[in-house]
Amino acid sequence: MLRSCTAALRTLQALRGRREGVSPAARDPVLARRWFSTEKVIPKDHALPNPSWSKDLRLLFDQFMKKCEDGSWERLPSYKSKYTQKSEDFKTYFLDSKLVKEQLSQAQLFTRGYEDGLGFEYVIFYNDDEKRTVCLFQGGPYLQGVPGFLHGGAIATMIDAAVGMCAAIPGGIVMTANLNINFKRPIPLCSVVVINSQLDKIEGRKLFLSCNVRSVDEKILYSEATGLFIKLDPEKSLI
Ligand SMILES: CCCCCCCCCC(=O)SCCNC(=O)CCNC(=O)[C@H](O)C(C)(C)COP(=O)(O)OP(=O)(O)OC[C@H]1O[C@@H](n2cnc3c(N)ncnc32)[C@H](O)[C@@H]1OP(=O)(O)O
Repeated sequence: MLRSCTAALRTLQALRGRREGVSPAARDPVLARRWFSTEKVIPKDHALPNPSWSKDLRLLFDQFMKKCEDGSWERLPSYKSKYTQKSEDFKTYFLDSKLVKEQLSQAQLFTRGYEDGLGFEYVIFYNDDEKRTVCLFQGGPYLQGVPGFLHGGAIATMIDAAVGMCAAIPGGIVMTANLNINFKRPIPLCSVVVINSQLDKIEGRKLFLSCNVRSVDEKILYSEATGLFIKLDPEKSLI
């Protein structure tokens, strides 16, 4: 509490300095160190348990972490915003540099935009031999559609992200060209579901994938989907 108050006060002072025409960093040595430091800030990996995770989600997470021990499965880390080589390549090839500077500094991953437990809580595991992913997903109260159940758009978002990762690992920089979802049963809010994605075939730049969303005990099939992802062509601009 004290730390967050101190941080808020520091930001306020820095902003006041900006209004008075003095650089905030010049007025605040702590800010200056943070802004100009060459030290790497370690971004938070959100694909790890936090107190909002239910018992079901933790149990499944532990089971998959066990499967990772022999190297057949891999947990994929997940960040709100992170400059990876892939995102650098994306900007270099496909975006106008002015747009990058002005608009992307605030950008963050849509599925990581909520406080812990309120939105998308998930972790994705990847099996390279089988070219498939398993996403463990707990949809929080801010994702409500029909009362008590997840919004279809939230389900589609999570399917897109899970299937997208299954395509992006072998495919590189890909975008969703087509996503076809059958919603078969409503998903209760705050429950845990398992999203299984499979790479079925690659034809040139096209990656074809399929997906199903099931309950933890596998008895309920909530949704089925197919997706077409296209590996982007560096010769073509997106805008
Ligand atoms: C960091 C990793 C993160 C991974 C997670 C990401 C998850 C989230 C992913 C997304 O949500 S992406 C956002 C939603 N998608 C978009 O906004 C994409 C909008 N569409 C486009 O920008 C272009 O249509 C696209 C880049 C997908 C393809 O344009 P291209 O000019 O590169 O491809 P082109 O039109 O030449 O088509 C290439 C092939 O794909 C086929 N194709 C393209 N779109 C298709 C389509 N919609 N349906 C069927 N086939 C399609 C096309 O016929 C052709 O087939 P052939 O090679 O056999 O001739």
